[in-house]
Amino acid sequence: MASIAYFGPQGTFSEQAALAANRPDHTLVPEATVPEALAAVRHGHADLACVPVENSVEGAVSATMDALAVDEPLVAIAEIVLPVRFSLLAKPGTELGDITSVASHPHALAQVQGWLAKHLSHATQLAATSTAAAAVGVLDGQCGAAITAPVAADHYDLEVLETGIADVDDAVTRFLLLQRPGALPAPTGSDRTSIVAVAAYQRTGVLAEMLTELALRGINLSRIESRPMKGRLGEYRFYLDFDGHVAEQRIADALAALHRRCHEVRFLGSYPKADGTPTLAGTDNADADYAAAASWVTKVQQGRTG
Ligand SMILES: O=C(O)C(=O)Cc1ccccc1
Repeated sequence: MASIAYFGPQGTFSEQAALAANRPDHTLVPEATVPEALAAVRHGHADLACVPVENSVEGAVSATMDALAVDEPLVAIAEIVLPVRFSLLAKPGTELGDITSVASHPHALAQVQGWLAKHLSHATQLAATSTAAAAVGVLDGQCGAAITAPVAADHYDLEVLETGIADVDDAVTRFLLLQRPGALPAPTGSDRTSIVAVAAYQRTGVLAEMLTELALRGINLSRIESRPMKGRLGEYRFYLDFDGHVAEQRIADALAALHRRCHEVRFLGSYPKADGTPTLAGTDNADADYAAAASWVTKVQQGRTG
């Protein structure tokens, strides 16, 4: 049976996202880390991977960003945006005052700092590989409490001491469903394209050049991130998300231009946007405009300009 490797163990937000991806024909397989979930797909042990990519409070999930830029390419076929609500879990019978350490994924800890300062200021904060791994840590006696997705309480023999403890009530996390390169999802009119680009080192204005290639074609940039290349300082990868599908001419054209200008461009997929908002394409950038312009150039080249 086809499978989805998710950032586990059971009870993570990533598992919730994999369930929300609504692929009942796929079994869900937990992996301990984001790189391991991606490796399962790269090595053919799973068909899809579901991993977090960004959070509206804490920003990029760097483990995912870094792992997508190296090794065998993977492409996103869907994005899932989930509201993130946090619960505090501990062994049955624990009182808030008994807790001397609290563990979670760093993104979760960062989003409950206000609540912790008010209610558990004396507790040591410990980073766990995932929210559900922190719950396992409580069962194993490594920490007194865990901050998890509410659903983790269904998987582990722990008690919910508090719930709804996030500092920002309507925070959301965006997840990607990734596969090995293959057939792309069909364009829907509400699509996003993701790439990673590496520009020439210390070339003046190179980022402005890259963004201009998008702007001139009426392409709406929805996200830009940079991550260090890990070697010399000042060398970065740029992650760009923009409206549109590579099957559309203005997107294909922009990708070709970026490929000319950059050392390396990695395509991370064209997939439907979770919010379903129609692609903004500006004026004069529809496929029909490109086709009309290309046929005029062909005529010019053939000496048929009249
Ligand atoms: O640890 C998890 O449950 C994850 O899936 C990563 C994560 C952590 C915090 C907020 C959203 C996703």
